[in-house]
Amino acid sequence: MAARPQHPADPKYYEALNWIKERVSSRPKIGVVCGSGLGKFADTLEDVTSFDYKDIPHFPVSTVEGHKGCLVFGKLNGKELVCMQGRFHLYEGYEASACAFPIRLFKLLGVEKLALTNAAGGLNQNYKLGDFMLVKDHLNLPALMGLSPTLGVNDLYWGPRFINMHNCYDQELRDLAKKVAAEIGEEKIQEGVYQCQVGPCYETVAEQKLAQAAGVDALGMSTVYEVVAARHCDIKCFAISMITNICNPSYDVVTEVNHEEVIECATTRGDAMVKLISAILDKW
Ligand SMILES: O=P(O)(O)O[C@H]1O[C@H](CO)[C@@H](O)[C@H]1O
Ligand code: HPA
Repeated sequence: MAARPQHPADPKYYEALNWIKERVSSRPKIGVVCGSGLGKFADTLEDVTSFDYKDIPHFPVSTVEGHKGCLVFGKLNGKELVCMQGRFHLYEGYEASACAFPIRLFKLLGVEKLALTNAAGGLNQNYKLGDFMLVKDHLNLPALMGLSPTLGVNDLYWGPRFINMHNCYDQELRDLAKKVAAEIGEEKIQEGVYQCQVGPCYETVAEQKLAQAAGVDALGMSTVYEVVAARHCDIKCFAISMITNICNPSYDVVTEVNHEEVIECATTRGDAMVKLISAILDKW
């Protein structure tokens, strides 16, 4: 196999990296991505330096409600973190590589472990509103349709051409999260499979039935691009979905799903999410 290059081929990455390095001395080993309505975690950090996405060279900008659009460097009980207060989705018009841009920047900054959160619809009919689902695996529909951050010429700086996705949501980090949830008395913990579709349509009944047949527990429009990019460059991943609405894979009852409801649930359970993720990251 060819030797690994010393730098990424695309200069965009170090232009963004150098801009950040000139402004903050922190070099965190932990990265966090906050999903829809779940950005409150970043507000609880100490010794914060925060940048608007729009000011960082080549960084995409957030266009969705509930995604503030700030890159926050801070400390949790003295531990340095870098946190995305808002993420990017294909339905905003971004390519998968743009959705994954910040993750590769995290790698350049020295991030070794990544915690991701998202808002998701509970397809598993045993799930309740406000449950937390530890993601154990994903069904990446965009990738199956040819949309991935790793398409095109492979840059060996990041990783190999072909990417192993077994255990992409790290088993040890999941086991630790279960232990921590029990310790803090958080009982609404599930573990399941997350499906990403491009969106922005919520799923039809037929699409929900297809996902159920495939063993999917929760539905969303994000996270997998970040995880693919992270695994490509050997960052360990851990993800929690908040079940912000319950899917209804039936024609008998007409269900209304909307983003306001998603944000409302994420906000209502926001403190519980902050408590859980803080307790978990404290142990990393
Ligand atoms: O996955 P996050 O970014 O949390 O947001 C979820 O909520 C939005 C739909 O309500 C979609 O963007 C979906 O992906
Ligand atoms: N489907 C897809 N994405 C979502 C949902 C959903 O029901 N809820 C929050 N994001």
